[in-house]
Amino acid sequence: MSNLGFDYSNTLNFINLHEISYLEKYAQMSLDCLLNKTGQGKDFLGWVDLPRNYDKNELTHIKKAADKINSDSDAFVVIGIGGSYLGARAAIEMLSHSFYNILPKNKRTTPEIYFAGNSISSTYLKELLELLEGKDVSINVVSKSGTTTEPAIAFRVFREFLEKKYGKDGARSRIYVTTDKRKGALKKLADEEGYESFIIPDDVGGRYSVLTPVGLLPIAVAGINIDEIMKGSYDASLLYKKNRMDENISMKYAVIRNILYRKGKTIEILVNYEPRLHYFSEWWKQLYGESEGKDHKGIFPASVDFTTDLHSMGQFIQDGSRNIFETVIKIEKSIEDITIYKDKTNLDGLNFLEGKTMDFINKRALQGTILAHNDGGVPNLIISIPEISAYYFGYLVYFFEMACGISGYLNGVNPFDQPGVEAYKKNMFALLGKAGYEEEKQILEKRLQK
Ligand SMILES: O=P(O)(O)OC[C@H]1O[C@H](O)[C@H](O)[C@@H](O)[C@@H]1O
Repeated sequence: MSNLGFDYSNTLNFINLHEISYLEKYAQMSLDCLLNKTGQGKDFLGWVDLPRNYDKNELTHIKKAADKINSDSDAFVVIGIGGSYLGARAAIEMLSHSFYNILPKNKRTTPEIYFAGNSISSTYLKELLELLEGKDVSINVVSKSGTTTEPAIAFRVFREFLEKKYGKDGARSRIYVTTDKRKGALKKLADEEGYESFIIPDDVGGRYSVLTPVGLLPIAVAGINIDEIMKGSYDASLLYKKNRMDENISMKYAVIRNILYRKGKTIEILVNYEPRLHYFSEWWKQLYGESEGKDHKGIFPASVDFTTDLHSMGQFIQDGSRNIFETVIKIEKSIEDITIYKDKTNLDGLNFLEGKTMDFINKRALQGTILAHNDGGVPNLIISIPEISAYYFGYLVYFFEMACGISGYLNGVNPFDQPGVEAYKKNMFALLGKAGYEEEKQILEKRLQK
């Protein structure tokens, strides 16, 4: 199968070819640290070999659970936040019908899928519960640490909802837990209540966990072929362990974005031209943001959906502060297409598009935008996949994960920790009066009174 394309020609008016080759040996060292587990964060490199070494029994377990959920549920709620939800959502939105949840029954054989526990909005949760009235529901609570507040709150609410509806035993058969093998409040709860559980490997951090049960169970429930996803990631893993930059585009992508960063391009915008890629960008933002943004450095990862956002953010990208570069995900062939017909009156003036397909027009928009943004001082990278499929989802995931690890090492950070995330949690717990935070509470309350 043909694989990913990488076109960096629209960066060459900003960087020199020798800059790329100067960084090759540092990128090779970074790759080596990932493959041989010798760099910072080396205890969280389980994702590197995952496509080759994943637990086959766990995959069978996932498929079995997905079959059961399909047979007894109208709706499936995935409770998780950050890396415990974005990968699943990215895959489901990218690979399913755009209107999946509201398709009529004869067009969809799998349950409606909703996400909860990714905010602390009571309105969102209340309205979701309202929507689920009268439906048969199963839930999957996902948390590696098993202690994250947002999903823990949502799980408490959903447990009550299910237990009221089905009784304690009935609810038990509809609750699926994905968490750590040993530790965390969720693990304890799952063991005590006897919930069906899936394990997140110790050495795979949240944002690198989409190819574990974290992502794979919800994705399988949506009817997506998870073997194909693993196959795509497997093929990518063979390619992106290659040590030469001319054979390894994930290494090249990492190098070029680092060169651009060092020239003041501190914001990378991931661009798509298909609405179903919106959550893929959200997944990518967590991957890169949490991996690279530390020690007061890093590229800020942003995203836009084009052409939608050309009508809102386009002005800034074309003409605002010149600290941006774009990485465009191009889909060579769209899933569906529509041909523009000739209209006798031509009142809308669109007859010049007669006989052209919408995908063709979309591609022209892509090309025109890249050139315009380039003229405006925005370097552009293009990553292309032949089509949207489970295989290429797995492929892209691995491509970006590998590039992220290399890129983090190139910039001298540990791409596998996220110490900065704790600051808000500490403050929130203190303000809520959690035991052990008494002193912080006093300090913060005083600051709030000012
Ligand atoms: O899976 P969990 O332990 O609940 O974590 C969910 C998310 O929350 C955190 O605060 C981390 O910053 C993320 O990296 C993580 O993906």
